[in-house]
Amino acid sequence: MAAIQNLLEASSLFPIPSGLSFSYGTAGFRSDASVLSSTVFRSAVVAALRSLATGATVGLMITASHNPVGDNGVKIADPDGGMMTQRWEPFADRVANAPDPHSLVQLIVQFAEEEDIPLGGMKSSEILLGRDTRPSGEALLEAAKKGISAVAGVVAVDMGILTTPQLHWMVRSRNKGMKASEFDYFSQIANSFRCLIDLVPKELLKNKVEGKLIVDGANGVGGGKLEELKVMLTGLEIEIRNVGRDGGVLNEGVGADYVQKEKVAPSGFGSADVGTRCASLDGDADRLVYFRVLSPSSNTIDLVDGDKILTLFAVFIKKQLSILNKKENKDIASGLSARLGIVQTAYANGASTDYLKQLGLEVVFTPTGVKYLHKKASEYDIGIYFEANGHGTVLFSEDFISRLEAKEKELASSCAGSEYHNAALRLLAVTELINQAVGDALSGLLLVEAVLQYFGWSIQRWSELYHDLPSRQLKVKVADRTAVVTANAETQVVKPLGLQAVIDAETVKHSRGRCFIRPSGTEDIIRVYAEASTQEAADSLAQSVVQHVASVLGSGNPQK
Ligand SMILES: CC(=O)N[C@H]1[C@@H](OP(=O)(O)O)O[C@H](CO)[C@@H](O)[C@@H]1O
Ligand SMILES: [Mg+2]
Repeated sequence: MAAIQNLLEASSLFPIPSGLSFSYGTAGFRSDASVLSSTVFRSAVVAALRSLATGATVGLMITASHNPVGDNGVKIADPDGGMMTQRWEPFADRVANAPDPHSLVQLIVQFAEEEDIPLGGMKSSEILLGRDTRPSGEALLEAAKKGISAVAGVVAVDMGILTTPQLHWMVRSRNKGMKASEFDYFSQIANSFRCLIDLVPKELLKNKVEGKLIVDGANGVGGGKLEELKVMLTGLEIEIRNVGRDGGVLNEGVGADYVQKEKVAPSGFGSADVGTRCASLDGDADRLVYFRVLSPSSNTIDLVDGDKILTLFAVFIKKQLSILNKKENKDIASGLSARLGIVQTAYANGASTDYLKQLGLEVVFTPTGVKYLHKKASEYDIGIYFEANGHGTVLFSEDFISRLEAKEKELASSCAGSEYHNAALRLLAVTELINQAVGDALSGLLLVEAVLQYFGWSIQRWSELYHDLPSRQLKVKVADRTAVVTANAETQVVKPLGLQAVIDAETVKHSRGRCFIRPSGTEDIIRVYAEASTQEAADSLAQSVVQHVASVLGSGNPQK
């Protein structure tokens, strides 16, 4: 059959490097860019099969996010704009590791039969391709195009250099039959931002948030995209640094991952910025953290991380819901019920969880990895999820959006311009602004800015919502990280037996102590996280658990 012959011939142009094995982890395949062309070619074949299987547009993004510039990676976006279904991950692994074209094609034919995927070109579909600014991206994109054209009936649409969330947004929009170009993306978020700014209560305008925002673009794709978006924005002054020109290297001493892990200002920020509201994007602009430089003589910062962004969004949304549901609201027959859920991982600072619970919010935990958080958040009318490292978004159920739209119409006719009507309009604007497919640093940044203006809060006021408990995160190299098995959203060690009891015994020695370990999904290490009422106690708790882990699982030196 011609389709099989095509696949065989095309895949023989991309032999797999010997001695390496690839795994579709939390963030797709990632590796040194020089060994990735077969993986990208084959991932494109998987994406093509996925689009034939679903009869919908699928996305393929070439990026290695916050990893060094010499790395690259590839991940697939499902028709709803989220990550590729976990059910297909083992197949993607087998495809990436098939030793030769014949076994690859055999694997594909068998899978296509099992999943009832038509291979002969009877059906047609499209894949949207995107890549970040990595120099290796161009050649890898060509490999992806070859992979797509090797599958009959599927066409590649090259969307150019994009942030990861832009590509996910486009896939989602395309499948909903909505406009899906980059201009549409920028227009939608710029318009909904303007709408939120126009709805800032007049009496609060006197508290106008002072000064500009300075953004660190990680020398990646996000800085340039923000420059394009900036010209469409009103009501916000932004200065963008580390846009990748002037010799800056992607993710080197810059970016959200660096700022959050090292808790220092990125390169290009210094004494002149003390006190100013600053934000940092990661290399593909799906993570966002804020910070404030504390002193002219050092690069220490007050870090405003994903937990605090989540908290800010939660406080704002809760406020709008409570306005809509005010008892004395005579203008409407009934309020607007909403199940609001907050989703965190065990890495969320305990002070954030306490604060959110004190507000009466429902907080649930999932394992690390946005695919878990996203899924959980989608079970609510409004689900807000964030990893401490700054990846997260706010999801609205279709049912809630249609009830909200109906409520807005009702209020527009009974009491247009009232606080109730404005609260409904604000929530509607948030559903348009915040990316419904994945965490998105650009749309997240605009929502943070709109909410700060709404409350009239400086970054310092925001940061003081609660005080983070001191924490310490360490890594331990062990012989086999899969020896650690966890339960309860990774907070309890089930295997090796007895290790949890040792961790508990260490933890109770410290006031407000909390500690857990888990195998990393992206590195060959065990991560140890500890929290306590003082930095010394958090450090000492983490250190002692590292020692126990090393002695139980084989030696290794703690690494920061
Ligand atoms: C502690 C930490 O930050 N872990 C990160 C990291 O996963 P690990 O499984 O911990 O290596 O990379 C993931 C993908 O980017 C991200 O989702 C996650 O939050
Ligand atoms: Mg990223």
